[in-house]
Amino acid sequence: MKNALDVKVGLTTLLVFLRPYRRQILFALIALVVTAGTMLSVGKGLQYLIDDGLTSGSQAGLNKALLVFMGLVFVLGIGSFCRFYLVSWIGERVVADIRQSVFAHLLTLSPSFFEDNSPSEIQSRITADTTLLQSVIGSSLSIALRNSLMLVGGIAFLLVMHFKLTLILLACVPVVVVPVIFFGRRVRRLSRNSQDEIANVGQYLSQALRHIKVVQAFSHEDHDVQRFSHAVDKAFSVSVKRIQQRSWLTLMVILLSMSGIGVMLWFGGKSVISGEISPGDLASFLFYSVIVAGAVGAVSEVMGDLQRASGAAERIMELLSAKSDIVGGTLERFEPQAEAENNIIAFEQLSFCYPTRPDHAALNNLSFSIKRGEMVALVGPSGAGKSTLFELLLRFYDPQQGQIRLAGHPLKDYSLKALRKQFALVPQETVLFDQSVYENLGYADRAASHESIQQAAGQANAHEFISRLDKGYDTRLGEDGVRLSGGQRQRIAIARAILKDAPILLLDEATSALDAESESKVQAALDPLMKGKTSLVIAHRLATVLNADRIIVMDKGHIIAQGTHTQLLESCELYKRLADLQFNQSAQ
Ligand SMILES: Nc1ncnc2c1ncn2[C@@H]1O[C@H](COP(=O)(O)OP(=O)(O)OP(=O)(O)O)[C@@H](O)[C@H]1O
Repeated sequence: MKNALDVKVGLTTLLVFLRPYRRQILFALIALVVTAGTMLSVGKGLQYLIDDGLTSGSQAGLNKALLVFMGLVFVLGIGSFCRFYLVSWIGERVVADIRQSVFAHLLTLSPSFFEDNSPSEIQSRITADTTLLQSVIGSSLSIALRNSLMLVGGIAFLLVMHFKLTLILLACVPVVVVPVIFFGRRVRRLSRNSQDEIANVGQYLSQALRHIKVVQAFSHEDHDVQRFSHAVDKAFSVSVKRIQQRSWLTLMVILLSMSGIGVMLWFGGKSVISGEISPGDLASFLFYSVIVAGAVGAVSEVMGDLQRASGAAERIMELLSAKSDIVGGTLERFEPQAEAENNIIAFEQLSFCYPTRPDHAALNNLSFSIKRGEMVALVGPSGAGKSTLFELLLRFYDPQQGQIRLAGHPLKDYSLKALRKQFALVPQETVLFDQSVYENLGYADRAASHESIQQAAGQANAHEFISRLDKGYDTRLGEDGVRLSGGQRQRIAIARAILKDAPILLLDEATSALDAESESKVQAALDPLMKGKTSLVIAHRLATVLNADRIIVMDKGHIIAQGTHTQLLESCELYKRLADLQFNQSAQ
């Protein structure tokens, strides 16, 4: 029952994607029917060739028979060409469409979706499942249809030709086909296993090579070589099993099919000798028998594929129908309400737990507001909930209680694009893409010219080191930006934020990876940038936020104090402790 349901769901998904290509599908079906029909006529042509050409001894008959035969072959060739081209085209096109829509849809889902569903699993789903669908739409489906047609047509021809022989044949078919299917399935299962093993080997290899420095620093080479050999040997032994089954399969196919043909020849030969049928009849009978047996084999082989593909389609459907729990509103413009002129951001009795940790409050009944143009620093021990505030501002998550207002409107009223346009974020971990520096900086503003990108880099004190790279701004930064130091990466992130030119800056430990000299330069660049803008700065190092308009001290999701540095030294024990630790340490 479940299978029937799965197949239905899977096929419905496929139909949605197939619908735009109705015309191509129609032509493919025509080509399919024509080729199946022609293939079936070839048997009749064969009978004609033997009886009218060969056994009757007539040269003219032979010529005519050959002409008919060649005509059929020609139609078969052209039909097969069209069928193959169209069916494969549809397979590739539909899978390309599926990949595009799944990717586009995934990018709209909230981060919490990816906490419940691991990105690497989703990635393998998209690649493996779509590849499976491609092979099914682009071949298995057409094999199933063509062979079903040939099966029905072949049996019909056989029954008309010789009822008794057909019954013998139909009794023989399972004897030949069942063992072949049995071994065929085993071979397929084992080749899947062996692919998995090879994937494991590949994963192992790429991990070791990616982290070569760690491997060598810990002198781990011998151990890794041993583990790799183990993985390779495992892949080998799975392959050997597959080869064994494949060899058995070949033996079975030859033994059983040839014996089957032998039995048919014996019965058929008896009928020819008794004059019951002509030699041409026997030849075409054999031809149809082979077609029927082949069709049974082909259909049963691809049935497994179809079922697997339906599972794959269902999983893709699941991804496509996943709903984001973060839905944007309709407000497209950032319009400060008159009464909210001064409070650009207001956190109102905010309580929040991350979806993966529903029992742990990252923020607890927290309220404060920020004035336009104000620089507010957030300080507090690790895990206090500082970065969480940024995540809520950007609506990666929604609070369970309370709300945040931006220029007087609840965040939920803004469209997600309009909302996120108001913030320029410098995250704790700078994410770089394996693209040029231009592309990495331009991430903040796709329309930015090279000049404005360079200008932003200059302001972030990054121009100098970028110019010294092999190809300057055209240098690719490598996967994860491995070619840059921590401080350099951070300056790229700051340049990005400068380029975005949003009214509110969110700096999460923006200068933490910089040496004292770079830090003062970046700070010098940040200061004029922050002028006239509202900024919310998370800092572990208090020295960087001494000039903030207000410092908010957080601990365990609460605000425990706020004020200026001097006020807090007086009023807040935790702040005083943090300050003592840092300033005394730096004084030493
Ligand atoms: N994605 C997440 N899923 C579950 N829990 C999280 C997640 N991110 C953070 N937390 C938890 O929420 C709490 C607040 O974390 P947050 O990152 O906001 O702290 P923080 O004050 O910014 O700390 P740090 O200064 O170390 O960055 C911590 O207890 C943390 O373990």
